[in-house]
Amino acid sequence: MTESTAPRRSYRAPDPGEHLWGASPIYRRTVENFNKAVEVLKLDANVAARLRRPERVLVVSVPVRMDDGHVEVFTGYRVQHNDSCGPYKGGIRYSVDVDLGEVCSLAMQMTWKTALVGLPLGGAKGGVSVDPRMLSYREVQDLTRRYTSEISPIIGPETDIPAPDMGTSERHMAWIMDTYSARQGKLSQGVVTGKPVDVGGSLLRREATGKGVVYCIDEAAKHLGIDVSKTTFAVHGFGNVGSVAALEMAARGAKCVAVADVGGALIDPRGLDVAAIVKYAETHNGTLDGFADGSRVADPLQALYAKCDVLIPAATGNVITGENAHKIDCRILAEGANAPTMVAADTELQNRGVFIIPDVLCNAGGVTVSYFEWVQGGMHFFWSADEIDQRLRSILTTAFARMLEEMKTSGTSTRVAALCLGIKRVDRVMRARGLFA
Ligand SMILES: NC(=O)C1=CN([C@@H]2O[C@H](COP(=O)(O)OP(=O)(O)OC[C@H]3O[C@@H](n4cnc5c(N)ncnc54)[C@H](OP(=O)(O)O)[C@@H]3O)[C@@H](O)[C@H]2O)C=CC1
Ligand SMILES: O=C(O)CCC(=O)C(=O)O
Repeated sequence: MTESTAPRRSYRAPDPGEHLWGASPIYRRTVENFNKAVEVLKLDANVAARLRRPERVLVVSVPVRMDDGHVEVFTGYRVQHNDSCGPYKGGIRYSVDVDLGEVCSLAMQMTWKTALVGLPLGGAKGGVSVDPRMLSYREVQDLTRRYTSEISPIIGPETDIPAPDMGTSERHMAWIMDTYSARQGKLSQGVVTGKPVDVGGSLLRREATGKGVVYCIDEAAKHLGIDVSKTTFAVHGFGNVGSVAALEMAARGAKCVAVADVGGALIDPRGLDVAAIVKYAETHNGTLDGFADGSRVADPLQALYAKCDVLIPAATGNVITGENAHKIDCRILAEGANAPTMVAADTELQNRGVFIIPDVLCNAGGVTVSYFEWVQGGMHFFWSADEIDQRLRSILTTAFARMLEEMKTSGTSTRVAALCLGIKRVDRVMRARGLFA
C-alpha cells in the first residue's frame, strides 16, 4: 500500500465535548457571548479555542438511602473551567434543572467573574440534579456528604473551593467542610467558603451577593443621574440574593412593587413591606405563599413584567427571553441571578436603552466575600463587618468604573465590556505563564 501524501483532513475525531456539554443550548449561549468579546478583543484564536472548553469535568453518581428505605441515585457535577489566575472557585447548585451544559456554562462565567474583579482565583461550578425541597433534612445531608466524597479527589483549599449557590446555603457548606476534613484526617476549613461564621465563615458572606447587587445599582444610578431613593424596584427570586437586595433597596428608600419566589409573584404598585415579607419567608420555610399584602399571582414571571425603575432577577437563569423581552419595563436591569437574560433579549433590551448590569459584575459580591473568607481563614484573623463591607464596595465600584471605561474604548455593551475585562486578564496571565507564547 502506498502512503498517501494528501494532508489529513482532521487531527482528531469529532469533539467529544459536542456530545457532552457543547450541544447544550445554555452552553452555546454562554459561548455566543464569549465569542462577541473574542471579536472585540481580537483574541488569539488558539487562546479562544482553549477558553471555550472547561479544563476538567467530573460527573458523579450520588446514591442516597431515602427515608422510605429505597436508594435513589442522583447525578452530580463539578466542572473546572480555568485556574490560570488561582484555584478554581464557584458555587454548588441543587436544582432539577442542573445538567452538564448548565454547570459548564456557569463554570466559564465564574472564570470571567473572578478575573473581572481582580481576585486571585479561577472559575468552577458544581451541582446536583435534585429538587432539594422534596428531600428531608437527613436525606439532603446524606446527599451533600456523599456528593462531597465523590468530588473530593478534585477539590481542596489550594485547588478548588466550592461555595453556596441556588438551593444550597451555609449549612451545606458546613457539611462539605466536615466530610472533606474527615476524609483528610484533619480540619480543612479552607475547602469551602460561605460557611457559618461559627465554623470559620466570614461576616457578611451571606449578605454579600445581595449587597453587591445594590452597590452596582448605586453606581448605575449615579451614571444615569437617577436618585435610588426615588426608584421603584421588582425582584424575581426571594432567596439569599433577592431578599438581601430587596432589603438594601428598601433601606435606601426605594419602593418595592413586586417580588416572586417559585410559587408565584406578589405585586403591589403602591409598595410592598420588604421587611415583613422577609420575616414571613423566614418563618414559613422560605415560601411567600399566604403572605397577606399585595395581590398574589401564580406565575412568578409576572414580577419581571412589573413596571419599575430597577428590575432584579435573582432566581434561575434564562428567564428573560426573546419572547418576553417586550414585557420588561425597567430602566436598570441588575442581574443578581446568573445568566437570567438570553442573547436575543439582551439585544432587544439594549436597543431600548435599558442599562444592563451584567451578572459577572452584578453578582460578584458573593465570590468577593468568599475570597475574603478564604484569606481570613488562612490568616486565622477575622475582619470586622465594616472592613469587609468597605473592601467589597471598593472592589465592585472599581470594577464598575472599569466596565464603563471599556465600554467607551471598545464601543460595546456593558455585558461584552465586562466579559472583555475578565477575558483580557486571563489571556494576560496565560501568556505570562508561557502558554500560547
Ligand atoms: N448565593 C450566592 O452567593 C450567589 C448566587 N448567585 C445567583 O443568584 C441566583 C439566586 O441564588 P440564591 O439566592 O443563592 O438562591 P436561593 O436558593 O437562596 O433562592 C432562590 C430563590 O429563587 C426562587 N426560585 C427558584 N426557581 C424559581 C423560578 N422558576 N421562578 C421564580 N423564583 C424561583 C426560590 O423560590 P423558593 O424558595 O420558593 O424555591 C428562591 O426564592 C442564582 O442564579 C445564583 O446562581 C450568584 C452569585 C452568588
Ligand atoms: O462564592 C463563591 O465562591 C461563588 C459564588 C457563585 O457561585 C457565583 O458567583 O455564581
